Amino acid sequence: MRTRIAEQLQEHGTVIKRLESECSDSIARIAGRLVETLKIGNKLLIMGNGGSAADAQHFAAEIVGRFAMERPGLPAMALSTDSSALTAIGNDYGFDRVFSRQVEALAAPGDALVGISTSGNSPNVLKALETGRQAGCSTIGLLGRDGGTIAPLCDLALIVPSDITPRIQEGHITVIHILCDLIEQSLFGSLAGDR
Ligand SMILES: O=C(CO)[C@@H](O)[C@H](O)[C@H](O)[C@H](O)COP(=O)(O)O
Ligand SMILES: [Zn+2]
Repeated sequence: MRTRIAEQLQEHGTVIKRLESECSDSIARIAGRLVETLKIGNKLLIMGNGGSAADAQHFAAEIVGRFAMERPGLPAMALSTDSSALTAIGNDYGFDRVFSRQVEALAAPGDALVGISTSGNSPNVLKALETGRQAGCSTIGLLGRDGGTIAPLCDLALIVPSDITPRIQEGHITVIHILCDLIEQSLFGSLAGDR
């Protein structure tokens, strides 16, 4: 048992170290796009399945509420939280459309869609990014493995350097917290005025 604990903690540490050495530029580019989106009054629509649905609502809550500083609320929504919309759309049109239908209904040009998928292959996230792109939204992926079929649909993608789903999810939540910090600090704090 001790060995399994140690192995998983070591894998986690390796992923976090590789995020710093290999992905800091991608994180900065994504933060810059999200800051620009919010600065001009557009919103963030965030989605994923399973653990990534939880990440989507965690991210939206930090943006609407607050992350670490007192500041005005900002517009963000997770597309995985409305059980009536999810069951109605899933039942009537198919699970592949649960996010894309909400994008059709809610997205405006200039909004940013954030798709979270460890495999990069969830069809409902893929369809939503396709729909958003056609509607003039930015498409951003928090992905894993080789980025899957979703990566080519993303204007900007962060691919966590791992093939292990839980380690990729741990990378995603770490990056989400960093993005929340950069958004707050860029709009209201020590990075305001930086380009
Ligand atoms: O949290 C976990 C596994 O750690 C699961 O709930 C996982 O999120 C689900 O299997 C998802 O359906 C996987 O989707 P994706 O990350 O490949 O897009
Ligand atoms: Zn999980």
